[in-house]
Amino acid sequence: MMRIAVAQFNATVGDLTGNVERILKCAAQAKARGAQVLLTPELSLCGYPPEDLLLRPDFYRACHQALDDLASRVEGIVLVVGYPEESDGHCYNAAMVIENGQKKAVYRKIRLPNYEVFDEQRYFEAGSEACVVTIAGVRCGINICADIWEPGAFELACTAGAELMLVLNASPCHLEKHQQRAQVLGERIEATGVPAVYANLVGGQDELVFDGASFALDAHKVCRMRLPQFEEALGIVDFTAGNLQSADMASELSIEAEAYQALVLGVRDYIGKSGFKGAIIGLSGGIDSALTLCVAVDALGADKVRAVMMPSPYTAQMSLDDSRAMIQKLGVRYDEIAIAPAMQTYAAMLDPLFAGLPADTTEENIQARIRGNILMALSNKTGALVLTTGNKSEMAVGYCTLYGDMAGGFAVIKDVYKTLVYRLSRYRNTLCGESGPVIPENIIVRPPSAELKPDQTDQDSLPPYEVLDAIVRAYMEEDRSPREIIAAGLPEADVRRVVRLLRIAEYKRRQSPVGIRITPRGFGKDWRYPITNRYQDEF
Ligand SMILES: Nc1ncnc2c1ncn2[C@@H]1O[C@H](COP(=O)(O)OP(=O)(O)OC[C@H]2O[C@@H]([n+]3cccc(C(=O)O)c3)[C@H](O)[C@@H]2O)[C@@H](O)[C@H]1O
Ligand SMILES: Nc1ncnc2c1ncn2[C@@H]1O[C@H](COP(=O)(O)OP(=O)(O)OP(=O)(O)O)[C@@H](O)[C@H]1O
Ligand SMILES: NC(=O)CC[C@H](N)C(=O)O
Repeated sequence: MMRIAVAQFNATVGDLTGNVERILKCAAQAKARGAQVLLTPELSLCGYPPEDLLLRPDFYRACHQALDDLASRVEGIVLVVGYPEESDGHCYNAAMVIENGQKKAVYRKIRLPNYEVFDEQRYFEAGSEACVVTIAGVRCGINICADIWEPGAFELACTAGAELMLVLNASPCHLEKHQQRAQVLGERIEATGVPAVYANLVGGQDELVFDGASFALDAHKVCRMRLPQFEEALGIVDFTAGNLQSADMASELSIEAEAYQALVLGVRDYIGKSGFKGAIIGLSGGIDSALTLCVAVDALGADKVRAVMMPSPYTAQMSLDDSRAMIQKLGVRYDEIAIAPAMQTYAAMLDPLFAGLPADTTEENIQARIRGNILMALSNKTGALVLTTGNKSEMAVGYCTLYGDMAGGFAVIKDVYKTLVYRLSRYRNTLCGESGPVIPENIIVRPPSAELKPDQTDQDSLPPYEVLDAIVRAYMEEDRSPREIIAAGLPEADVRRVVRLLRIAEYKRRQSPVGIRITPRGFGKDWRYPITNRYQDEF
């Protein structure tokens, strides 16, 4: 029998010393539980993705030093560790097998992903050889992440004699991605009859959230181990006579729980790993800032979060009441700062220049910019980061103000459609138990409004959110043309309007803060449209 420990841990990009200590801690725990081998995630030594750090020769030197340090300190267990390898000017995404302080074998990733959020061909050359290494009498093949997503590398190792595959991964989550991972790994197992253990990274890194959910599939594709999502864990799986066994079987999350926990971990790690003292949120009495506030409190604790309500003459009393009710439940610091004096001052200053011109979105945007200014001043003074509250539906159609409500450091729900914002708000309220819902029902049921002019609602200028979200998803995530979207049954006038707005808002999105990706395509690294663009869509 061979006992394998799976280290699903939260590496920080560039924190080589910290990551070495984290791996050594996992190795000590694994040894204590009788494991002969510890499998870590892809590039676990340096964190993933290191992006253009990988263009620096000194980064490779530091990684190699950290690897030597790790190798000299780990004992009594075989370690499989992911690291960036430089050899005679050639760079690889590699995994090293270390036994008794010695480098026993190296595997170089064969399939380098260059799609979605991945740019590995910018940095690495592809390996070409299988790596099969005998550990505790078992012939183990090594693969790294994208290797398993197509036929080739997995089968190569099996042909070279592997009877068990160890797979190192840095697979960021989008909703239900773990099912896709099990599907593709299942295809490799179907073709070879060789079982596999899959170790995934956990933690937030800029726009990406790695969800862990490491797992093992036996030779019949039956899941024998599943670790939880969004938390560190050390899994133990035994390999005996071709079979896998484990007591670690985490239950699966609902879509709402998965999305919510991804947001919480994304915020916690962005703020924590970047060293901010806390978070500041403009609380409007609307659902977007209400949900963002809940996420921030769950990520950081109420003592690290403050909410600021900045009423204008257009703010409904209900917005103030709902904001106050909410913060009483959450226990965060709360301040109210009326912005009417600043609005009047701006109006007086601009009056000579605007004389004779009608009021329009200019005045509305000034309100949003006054609020953005106040929040940024609080950030400067306190060292806390401003979290912005725009959702994916709004980011798609540019329904947000540059340097106004877009001012801030991290966009928590940037990849959450408005329809999902509602579901997540209801979901968060179900977690409240006897104390009753945190987000007042009124916030959930009232029609969304920017409250930038009298009696304004979002639906005055946009189609219903169900329709808007369906159009955006089809155009933006699925690359459907407007003609195809209309043929699928969505109203032509809405499709024309939404696609036009989506196209002209590119400049705005390019200036928006980075934010958490939870769908197969977010407005981040995997959306790179030209801003200056005369392409005519197919209608
Ligand atoms: N191609 C381009 N490249 C670079 N910059 C470009 C540009 N096109 C315009 N611009 C600049 O951008 C400006 C227009 O953008 P911006 O100033 O943001 O203003 P704009 O998009 O005109 O107005 C903001 C919109 O967002 C809505 N809003 C605001 C706040 C909150 C909410 C909400 O419910 O959450 C909704 C509001 O009702 C309005 O429809 C132009 O005046 C110009 O300076
Ligand atoms: N009165 C206000 N006090 C504090 N912040 C505000 C206020 N009004 C707007 N904001 C900030 O600007 C963001 C955009 O608000 P707005 O009401 O225009 O649109 P929204 O997308 O409907 O958001 P929400 O659902 O949170 O109201 C809010 O989420 C909030 O962070
Ligand atoms: N790091 C990788 O190679 C990731 C590739 C793969 N498609 C995934 O998302 O899991």
